[in-house]
Amino acid sequence: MTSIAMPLIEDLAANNNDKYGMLPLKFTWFEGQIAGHNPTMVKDGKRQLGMVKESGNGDKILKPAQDGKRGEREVQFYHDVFVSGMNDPSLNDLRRLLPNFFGTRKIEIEAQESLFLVLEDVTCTFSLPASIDIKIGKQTFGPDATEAKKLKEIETNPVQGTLGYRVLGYRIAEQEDNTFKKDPKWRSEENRMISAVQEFFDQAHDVHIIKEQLLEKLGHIKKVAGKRRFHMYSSSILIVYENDRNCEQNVDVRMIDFSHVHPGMGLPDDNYLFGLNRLIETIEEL
Ligand SMILES: Nc1ncnc2c1ncn2[C@@H]1O[C@H](COP(=O)(O)OP(=O)(O)OP(=O)(O)O)[C@@H](O)[C@H]1O
Ligand SMILES: O=P(O)(O)O[C@@H]1[C@H](O)[C@H](O)[C@@H](OP(=O)(O)O)[C@H](OP(=O)(O)O)[C@H]1O
Repeated sequence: MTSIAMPLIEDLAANNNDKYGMLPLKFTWFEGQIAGHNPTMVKDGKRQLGMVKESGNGDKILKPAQDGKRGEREVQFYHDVFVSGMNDPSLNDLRRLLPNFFGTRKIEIEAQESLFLVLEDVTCTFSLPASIDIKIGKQTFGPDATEAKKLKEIETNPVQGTLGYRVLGYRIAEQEDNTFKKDPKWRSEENRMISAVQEFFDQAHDVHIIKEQLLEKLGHIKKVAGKRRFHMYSSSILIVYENDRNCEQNVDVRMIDFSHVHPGMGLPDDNYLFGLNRLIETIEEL
């Protein structure tokens, strides 16, 4: 298989002994991370945190709350769905489509308290997880975005602006190693973006079972996104299938990344639904 190694995030996985020397004992960077903030990135002079695992807590993953409004919005969203909205039956379908939320937690990192969301690790039930992160929606910024942010998003993501989705990367765990793929050309060439989805699923041992389960689960997401409750910008779908041929072939599909969620105000989330429908069309062609 041809794979384009991305030194940054591969570096993260290969150095899980934490070469950045940031994490307290018992914690490691999550090796299965595909995209998003991580300690290979420095933003505004500050080294970023990534997804973290704690020994003895394998079924959970810790996601650093992002700075400012982004982090506040994501924490608030999980809180609204899993805590204050726990008895709201209209949120039952949404709850099933998100990683379970176990509250927040502060961890001292480099003499500073950092806030984390404690989430279900969606990959932990798989023997050899194959995961893909796909950002959904033509518009990748919220209604409150600055002009500079809007321009940057539009300029850097031309394919997502028409196709309605963008593959951020995929990772396939194998017996001895794992394959990570992310290609900068996906951003600007629609055919390549569509091929990225196809090549990820073509590697499944039983693509028919995966496709059938996947379409059913994407249908559930479509139903929830049609409910007019939230509008989700720059949010992703994380899809994980089993790459161990000795295990049951199945797929899990979850909505993740809610730093740009806004109230739906009774209007359908057309931006998200457009991208989701295009993704469903791509999967139907498998
Ligand atoms: N619940 C989860 N279980 C397993 N892996 C997860 C989970 N949530 C996120 N990940 C992994 O972490 C990566 C980053 O997640 P996420 O998109 O939430 O982070 P982010 O830093 O907010 O990203 P962005 O910079 O795109 O806003 C995903 O690509 C996926 O590999
Ligand atoms: O894939 P890349 O090239 O790393 O691009 C980043 C990615 O699209 C993130 O999702 C986005 O954060 P948001 O989703 O929170 O907007 C970030 O914006 P930022 O530079 O404004 O943080 C981009 O730089």
